[in-house]
Amino acid sequence: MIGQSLNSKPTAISSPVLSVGRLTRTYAGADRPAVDNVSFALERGECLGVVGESGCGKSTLSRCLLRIEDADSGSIVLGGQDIARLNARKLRAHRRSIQIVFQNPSAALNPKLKIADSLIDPYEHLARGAQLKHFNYTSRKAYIRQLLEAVELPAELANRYPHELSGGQRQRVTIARAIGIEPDVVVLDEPTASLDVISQGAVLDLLTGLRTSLGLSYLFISHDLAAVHRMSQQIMVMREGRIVDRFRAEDLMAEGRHPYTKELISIF
Ligand SMILES: Nc1ncnc2c1ncn2[C@@H]1O[C@H](COP(=O)(O)OP(=O)(O)OP(=O)(O)O)[C@@H](O)[C@H]1O
Repeated sequence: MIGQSLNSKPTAISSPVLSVGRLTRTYAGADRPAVDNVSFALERGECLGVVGESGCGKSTLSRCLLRIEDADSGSIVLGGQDIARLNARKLRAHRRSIQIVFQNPSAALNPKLKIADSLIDPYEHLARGAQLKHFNYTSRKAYIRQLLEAVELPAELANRYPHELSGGQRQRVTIARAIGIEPDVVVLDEPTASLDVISQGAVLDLLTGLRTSLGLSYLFISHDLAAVHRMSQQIMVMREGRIVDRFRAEDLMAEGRHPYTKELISIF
C-alpha cells in the first residue's frame, strides 16, 4: 500500500512546494496586523515549523493559507499558481493540494457520521477518479481500510461514531482524512494540543512516518518549541504577527539566535 520509494531525504535543489510572500491580515478594529508581512518557502518533503506564543497569529496564518479566510495582501504560491486571489470556482482545483489538521479532532469530525463516512468524504468531494500514488481506490471499503492502516488504527473503527473513539484515535482519523487524498502540503495547526503526553509523542512520530513514506510537506504550527524541534527541518519563530527568526533545526542553539527565540528556549 504505502510506497516506500520516497523514504530518502529530498534534494535541496527542488523548488518549494509552497511559497508565501508578504502575507498580511488585519482584523477590523485591531491596532496591528494578526499576520504581518510573512514570507517563507516550504521545501518539498520537509517540515517547516512555526513556533510562537498564544495570540502571535499562527492560526490566522493557517486559515489564510487554506483560504478559510482571506489575507488583505500577499501571495500564496501552490503548484506554481498564486491561490491568494482565486475565486471559489478556480480555487476548487487547488483544494486537494493543501489540507489541514486542526487542534481539536472532536470539532473537526461530524458527530453524526460514522468514521468510514468521514474518511471517504474528502475523496468523494475532491479526488474522485484521481490517480492516487500510494492509496489504491479499488473499492470504498478497501480505501478506508488502507487509510485506517496508515494511521495505525484497527479496521473495525470504520463502523463507529466519533464519540466512540478516544481523543488520540479521533486525531488519527482527522490525519487520515487529510492525507487520504494525497495533498502536496498539510498544515498541522497544534495537532497534538488536545492530547495527553504519551498520545502526543505517538501522533508526532506517526506524522513524521507519513511525511517520509508519502512524500508529504508539512507546515507544523505550535506553541511547543520541543515538538516543533522534534518534527521540523526548518523553524520560524513568530511574534506579534511577524517572523522574527528562522533557522535550520540543528541551529536552534547556535550563536545569533534572536533574543525572543532564546526566551522560548529558556522555557522549553
Ligand atoms: N476572528 C477574529 N477576529 C478578530 N480578531 C481575531 C480573530 N481571530 C484572531 N484574532 C486576533 O488575532 C491575533 C492572532 O490570533 P491567532 O488566533 O491567529 O493567534 P494564535 O497564535 O493562533 O493563538 P493561539 O495559539 O492562542 O490559538 C490575536 O490578537 C487575536 O485576538
